[in-house]
Amino acid sequence: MSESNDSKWLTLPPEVFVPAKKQIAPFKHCHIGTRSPLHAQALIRELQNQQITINVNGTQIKTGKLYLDFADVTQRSAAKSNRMQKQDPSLQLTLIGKDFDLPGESSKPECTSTTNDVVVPGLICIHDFVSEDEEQVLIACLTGPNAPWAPEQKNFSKTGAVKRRVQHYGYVFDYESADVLRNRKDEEEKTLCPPMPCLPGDSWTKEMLDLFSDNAVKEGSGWDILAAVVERTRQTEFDDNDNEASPVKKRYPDINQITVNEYKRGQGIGSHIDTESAFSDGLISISLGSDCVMEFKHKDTGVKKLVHLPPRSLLLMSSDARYIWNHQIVTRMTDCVNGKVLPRKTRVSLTLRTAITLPSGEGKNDTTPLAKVETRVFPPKWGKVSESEELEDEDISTPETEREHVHAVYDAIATQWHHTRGKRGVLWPGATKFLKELPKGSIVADVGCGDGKYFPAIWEAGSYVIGTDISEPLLQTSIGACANADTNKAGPQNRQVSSSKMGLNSRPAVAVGDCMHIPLQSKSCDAAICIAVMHHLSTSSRRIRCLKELSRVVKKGGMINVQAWALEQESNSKRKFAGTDVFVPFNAQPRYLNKVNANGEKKSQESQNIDEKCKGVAEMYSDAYEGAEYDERKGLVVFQRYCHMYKEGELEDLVSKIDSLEMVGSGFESGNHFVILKVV
Ligand SMILES: O=C(O)CCC(=O)C(=O)O
Ligand SMILES: [Fe+2]
Repeated sequence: MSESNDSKWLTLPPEVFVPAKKQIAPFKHCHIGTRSPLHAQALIRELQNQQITINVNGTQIKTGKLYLDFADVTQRSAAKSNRMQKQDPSLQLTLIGKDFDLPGESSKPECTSTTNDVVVPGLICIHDFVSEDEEQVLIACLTGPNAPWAPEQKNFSKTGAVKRRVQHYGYVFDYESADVLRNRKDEEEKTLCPPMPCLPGDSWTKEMLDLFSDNAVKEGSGWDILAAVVERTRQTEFDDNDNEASPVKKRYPDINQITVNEYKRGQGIGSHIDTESAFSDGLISISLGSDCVMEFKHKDTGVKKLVHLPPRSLLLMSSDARYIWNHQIVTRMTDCVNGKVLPRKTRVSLTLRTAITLPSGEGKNDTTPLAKVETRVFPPKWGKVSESEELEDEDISTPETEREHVHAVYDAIATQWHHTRGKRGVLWPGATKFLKELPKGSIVADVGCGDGKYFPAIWEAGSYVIGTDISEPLLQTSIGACANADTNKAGPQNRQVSSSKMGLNSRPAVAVGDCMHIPLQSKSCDAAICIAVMHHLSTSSRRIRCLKELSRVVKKGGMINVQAWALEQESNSKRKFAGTDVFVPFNAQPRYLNKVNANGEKKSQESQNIDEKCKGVAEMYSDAYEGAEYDERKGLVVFQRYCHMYKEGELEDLVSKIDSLEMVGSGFESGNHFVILKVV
């Protein structure tokens, strides 16, 4: 350790391992053991681009400038670490230092930002093939709750489970046989696969395509954009850089298969050449959401070339690049492009390929494309489409998406939610107007009342409230906060209730309940409100059921106000939704979070403290909640809330399906669509 770095090591004592046979300088790779991911992150911050001296078995070795990279323990390095950890089994190998150079020399991971400098014949990279707007909407739909993630059993390769999530369209790529499943009609579920998204007709000019895509962006219709991107790719004319003398351009009009890969930060794909008998020449990869570096390695000479793929770019691998160079995305958290360290984000890639018929005997080089199986019926589904639409309409069970991305999230964030919402008394004026116009003495059901932010307004209007919500922790905040907050004149205006209206109301009647089964008797209420609830319901059958339940609990002639988030936001709104079904992040401060262990159970303060020392907050929450991630830079836990954004007229359409409801009014306010209904 050099003198100047001593203090760093004192606070963050890593242990450095160099494979035994390489314990003489110079060495290129070495693993640094750290005790937690947070240590690893801190080490990267402290030591990136620094030179250090390492003590290897008593020998001091000075490194060149480090390029440090935080990586998951891969199977190989785990095995290696087991061998090396014999001296200290508690060590975790989480850091990989790359490109240790000769002492004094700086490390320059080779990477080119354009493929022009890379001599891999047949490789072409087109920047900005997809626009930023298209990218946003595409990602929202491809990673959103309606995307057809391939069932798990299809994601096993010979070497184990494929960690990244994948979707296939057109034909399934089976990782176990490394082949495309050609028999789409096979009754076996394995081959059933969503068709390729496509545009109607076959006379799309570039202008028409751009216009179509612009509209799809405005409508948040990611599936239409996917169809437009497929068509744009099929029409693209690529230079034949393999044959410079030839002015001939190459096109891939028969593309009939897409694989969507979702790489979380740190994930990659092993070195491979796509199965030659499965796909013809011309593999296309479109990158969304993140930069990444793809490594190409010549299968005979072992020569490596690193290619930077910026987000929104298209990469074509044809001829040599397709057949004699392996490609790979190394598992790591950052890439280094021309000396600049680029942290990886979640990357979604679209691999567009032409699946071919099986080479039959003689015709070994047969590259006849399989039939294009295309549809405009989206969102696409895996498996057999239910024969009875009606049956499907009746299914109101809670989908996994809502369980994980609505219910679990609100349970976890209840305290902070109340602090920043109900306590501040931010109410929609339309809803308070609705409440004021009800006859005095009305019993109002507040369905999905959350932290009870409308309770004071209901009392102040001279009515009584019964609140129901599926989140018990949220309901707890509604009870606990009412009595004092509402007599406290220092609080926000919307939370004040005149003493004449208080009475027993200082403790509201609340019940834990699902809006699919409101825990109230039929016709027991004079009116109901259901605010910011329906945008968390992920199927139309559940949305209809919610409206039916509202109409059931309200007496004939009673009024209902329903509000839900709108896809169309005002131009000055800080909210902009990329699609109709999206995840909306909620940044939670760890100090407010209801502490949990990995099974989602609450913990005692004492055991919690011990745990927190051993395990980062990040890990605790990502174990307990699907989809929660720790943002180390901001010190926040980011939850993803599922939301369905309503298009103009959509609420009205749902209401028209229910005979007992009459539309009295509708409109838009503060980013929400609302309807006023009368029970008839
Ligand atoms: O993610 C990428 O860009 C490449 C994916 C790939 O190589 C494959 O799916 O075969
Ligand atoms: Fe590939």
